[in-house]
Amino acid sequence: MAASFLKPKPAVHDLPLIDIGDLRHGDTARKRRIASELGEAAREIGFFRIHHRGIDPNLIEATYRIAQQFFALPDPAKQRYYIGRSPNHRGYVPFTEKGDYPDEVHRNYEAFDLGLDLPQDDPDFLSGNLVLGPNVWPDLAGFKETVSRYYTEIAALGRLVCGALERYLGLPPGALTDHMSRPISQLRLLHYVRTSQTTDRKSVNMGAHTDYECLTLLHTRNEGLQVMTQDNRWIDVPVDHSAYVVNIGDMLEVWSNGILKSTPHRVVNLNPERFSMPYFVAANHDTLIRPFPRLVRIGEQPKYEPFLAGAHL
Ligand SMILES: O=C(O)CCC(=O)C(=O)O
Ligand SMILES: [Fe+2]
Repeated sequence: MAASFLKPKPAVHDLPLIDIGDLRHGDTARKRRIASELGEAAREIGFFRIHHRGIDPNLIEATYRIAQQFFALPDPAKQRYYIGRSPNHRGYVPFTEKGDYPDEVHRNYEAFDLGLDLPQDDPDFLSGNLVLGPNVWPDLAGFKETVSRYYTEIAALGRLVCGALERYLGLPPGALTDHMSRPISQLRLLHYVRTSQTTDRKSVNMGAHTDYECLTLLHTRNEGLQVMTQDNRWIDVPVDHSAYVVNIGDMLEVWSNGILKSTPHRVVNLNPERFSMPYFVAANHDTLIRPFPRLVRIGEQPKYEPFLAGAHL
């Protein structure tokens, strides 16, 4: 039996940084090479970084700025947009919201969640599919315009990376992305705080978890994100404003029959304030996520039970 300690240990500098610039316009050989780099990183670690050529850094900055303005509002103003009143998980998540993860010793973040912005009279929304439908928009000049623009850009980047992973997995074009026409993908604006009284350096601000969706494209301006290695060590993800941190989520692990790995991560924030913006690339609400038959070896059973993409909402 191969001893697990003989496996190479991913270290900080081992989180690959992949330039996906040619994924849109490069020739086929170049696109194939990038897809293979992304796929190998997704298979071995489940975490990698990409240079986000294509998204205007000013737009990223403007999105942080407007998020910061929102989080700086007095509590009663933010509570007007409380997510608990939204039928489709949109709006403000206060500091007091109960955390899902057991090791969240000092859960001290607030968030604003939004998704595909469909009108009130959208037929799916009207017929009771409450996950679809309109966003909650704060009454804050520039918020809707800026954040909508960012959502559109990041959603396109998500599709691009998914398309490359289709290629890596040897699936026909559209095998994943055709199930993302009205996805339940969410953008989360996150604001962590740490008071000077919090001296416990071990405090975990967002507990260990895997992401539920296909993949996550995260931009952050502050350190704090940690990834678990195969030998159960936490390593820090470096901060690089020109890069997105990408990780595979549970949906894609199942869809790929375990070839791509959904890896645990957590946030230990040591700064007075920390901002990040994960975008969770998901499938459509009604997509049945089950291992693609061509990714199951002949004579073997699929490694996962099927589930509906929208089931956990
Ligand atoms: O804030 C971060 O860096 C990570 C956030 C995260 O993992 C999540 O929201 O699922
Ligand atoms: Fe996460």
